[in-house]
Amino acid sequence: MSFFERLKTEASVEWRAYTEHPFTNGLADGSLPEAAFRHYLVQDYLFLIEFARAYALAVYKSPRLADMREAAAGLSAILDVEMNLHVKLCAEWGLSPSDLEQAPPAAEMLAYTRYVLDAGMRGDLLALKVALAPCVIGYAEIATRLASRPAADAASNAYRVWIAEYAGVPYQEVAAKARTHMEHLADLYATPAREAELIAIFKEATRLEADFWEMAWRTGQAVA
Ligand SMILES: Cc1ncc(CO)c(N)n1
Repeated sequence: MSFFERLKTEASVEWRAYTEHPFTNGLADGSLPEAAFRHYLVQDYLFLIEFARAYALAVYKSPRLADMREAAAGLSAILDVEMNLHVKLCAEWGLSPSDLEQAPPAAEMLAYTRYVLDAGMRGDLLALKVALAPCVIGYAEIATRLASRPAADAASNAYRVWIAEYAGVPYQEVAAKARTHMEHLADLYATPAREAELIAIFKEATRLEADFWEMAWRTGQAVA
């Protein structure tokens, strides 16, 4: 079993709660209340700014030049590609990038990003990549599952652009590379004695991902 498969198996309860959260099913069939999606997307913009910082930390934590290039590519994928989706979708609500940047940060967004940054700050590059894995690799898995649903790309589904972005080849390639790189780091640095620590990091980051959906999901319930 690969390192990533072992992490997922150890965190299977948390992984299911995250990847099969009702919010994701609401995206697939278009039934998610718009208020929930909007709250999510604004907080996700702030999240991505902090994640870009985590990738910058990964540049710093890189033992080798090849690791550094990998982290720099991750940083660029966020700043130059992924955030454009948020800017484009939020413009439809009349929100500018500076409105987004000035939005009040939610506790769940802060909890998750602080956790990842701290795991990376006190740990090595592998610990940081394990903390980032539920995000990068998880979204690729979620979007692939959602895209297989018939309603996912219906013209009536307001969330089809979001699904197509994460299910699309460029994002899937970023996620596949992140996974391969993490496996490589695990071969080099994951000893049996460290496995429990790495599993704990993966579990916690996965739980914080589910909390992120839950935060936005609650907004939708409050309005509905
Ligand atoms: C909360 C969250 N997790 C993962 C991703 C994928 O980059 C994202 N944009 N937001």
